[in-house]
Amino acid sequence: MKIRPLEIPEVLLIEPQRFGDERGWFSETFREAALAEAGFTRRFVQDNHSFSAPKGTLRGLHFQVDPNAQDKLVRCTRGSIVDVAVDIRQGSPTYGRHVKATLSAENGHQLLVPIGFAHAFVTLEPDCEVQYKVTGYYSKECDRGIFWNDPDLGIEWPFPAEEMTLSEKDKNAPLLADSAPFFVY
Ligand SMILES: Cc1cn([C@H]2C[C@H](O)[C@@H](COP(=O)(O)OP(=O)(O)O[C@H]3O[C@@H](C)C(=O)[C@@H](O)[C@H]3O)O2)c(=O)[nH]c1=O
Repeated sequence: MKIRPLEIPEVLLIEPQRFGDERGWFSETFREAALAEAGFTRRFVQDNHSFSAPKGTLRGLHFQVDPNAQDKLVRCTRGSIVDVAVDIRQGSPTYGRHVKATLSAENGHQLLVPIGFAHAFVTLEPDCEVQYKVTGYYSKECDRGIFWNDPDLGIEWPFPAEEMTLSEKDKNAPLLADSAPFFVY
């Protein structure tokens, strides 16, 4: 399992090893000790699984605030996605910046999106499944969003807005600049 920090070093890209043979392959998809060695020691308490039918489904930008803030360990188990993590920690040297990774059933890569980051993904093909572990329980009261196409964030999405499918909640999310600070660095 290869784990490396991305341009915003708190976000980790995990590349699990696959052992192939004539049957197919085997892979460890979560190894606590490997993450601990990379500096991540919080405990995952919930596993999530979503299915998105249309290509260009965008879910995000989402996060939960305390007391139910969440780290997320994200992977795509069917199809492929672009996964995005935005630093929203007030005072962080990388505040407002983001990193991206292509996660697919084929490459098996995972993204560790830590507390203090907003998370979104867009599906690159029809019928994508995304599975992720989180370190805090879901809480409707703690659930927050930032507008996916906030111009201050400058995220380049793979499709134009009219080709994306979003929830009503996500279409109407506030801009980062209009939101009170959620996390302090
Ligand atoms: C996220 C979540 C939702 N739900 C419920 C609430 C709602 O009725 C339904 C759909 O919720 P949402 O529209 O918020 O689902 P979705 O837009 O897929 O939300 C997810 O997006 C990605 C990008 C993330 O990072 C996740 O943390 C989560 O926010 O599922 C739970 O019961 N538990 C959960 O953990």
